[in-house]
Amino acid sequence: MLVNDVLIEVEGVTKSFTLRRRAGRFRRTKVRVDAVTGLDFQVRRGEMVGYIGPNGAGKSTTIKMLTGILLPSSGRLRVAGADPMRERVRLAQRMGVVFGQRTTLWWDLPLRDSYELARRIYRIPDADYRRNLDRCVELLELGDLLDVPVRQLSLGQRMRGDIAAALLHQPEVLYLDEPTIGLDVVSKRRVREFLAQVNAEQGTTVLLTTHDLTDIEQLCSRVMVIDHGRVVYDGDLDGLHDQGRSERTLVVDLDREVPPIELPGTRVLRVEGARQWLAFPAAASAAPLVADLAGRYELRDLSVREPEIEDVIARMYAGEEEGAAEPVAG
Ligand SMILES: Nc1ncnc2c1ncn2[C@@H]1O[C@H](COP(=O)(O)OP(=O)(O)OP(=O)(O)O)[C@@H](O)[C@H]1O
Repeated sequence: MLVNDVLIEVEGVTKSFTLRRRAGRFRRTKVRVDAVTGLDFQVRRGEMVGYIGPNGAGKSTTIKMLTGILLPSSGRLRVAGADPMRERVRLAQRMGVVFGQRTTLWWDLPLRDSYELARRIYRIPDADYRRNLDRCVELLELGDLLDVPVRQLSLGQRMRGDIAAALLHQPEVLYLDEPTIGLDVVSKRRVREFLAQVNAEQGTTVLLTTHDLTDIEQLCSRVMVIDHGRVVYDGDLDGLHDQGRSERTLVVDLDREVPPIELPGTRVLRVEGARQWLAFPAAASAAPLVADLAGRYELRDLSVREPEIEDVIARMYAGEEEGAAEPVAG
């Protein structure tokens, strides 16, 4: 790997918060929360990396440190060779951030005004601004929304508006914290397709935190799992599924009730009237199973559900413990 190929470097980073808790009527005690306990990773230019973990694992804290909002307690962070806290203004030009739970748009103003403000803050040259805005408007279907006050937008529309706002200055790196949270299926698809296109065409590096494994499956060739403030897995999604022996679920709606379906490579989890839930190894392809089912039954509907991130991680640990208990050969 070329040295200058690395865009994000995180070495031995920790972050603790001190909270004051009531202890009795008048007394307060200090409690230390270790949000990040020793993070080490690198992200290369142009990579699209999923950053997942259970609630409270330290994902948002990592993004806040990478964007210069929070100072690490110890360790070393570099983005494009710069310290995010010390060189915050310079780095702001090179990065975009979307916090799915919060908007950076002006609530009472039309979307267009927030973009105009971004143009001035980032001093985006006119031609670049027009080109980038046109592109976002087209791909994110924002045309009819530009003159609507942000407070009147649906969650999906607002999120698309936020993503566009983060990209108008054409950042090299984009941090996305739960960009598909609460969105309907259509909005999720639109957001994912757009992000994939931005990454492919402009080589934008993306660090994506999400609770939705479909985001990872469709966008990221690499996934890092963080738990209790440290990276516990770094590899591809199939590897994670393998390690966790996780399962996806086929939800099958038939035209009538039938006995539990016997299909090699699957096991029936539940039967409810004409609907059946079949688990199969997450790393396996659903296509042959669907073809087999379609050949044998009259299907009304069919969908594939990804496992919950929490389950995958729990199984990953269970797998490790089993592995550790196995006798060592030789
Ligand atoms: N400002 C803060 N003050 C005190 N504790 C904090 C603060 N921010 C985060 N924490 C704590 O640090 C830990 C990690 O939080 P963080 O928000 O980074 O997790 P997360 O992985 O993003 O979780 P979630 O998926 O729920 O958003 C949690 O225990 C959280 O309560």
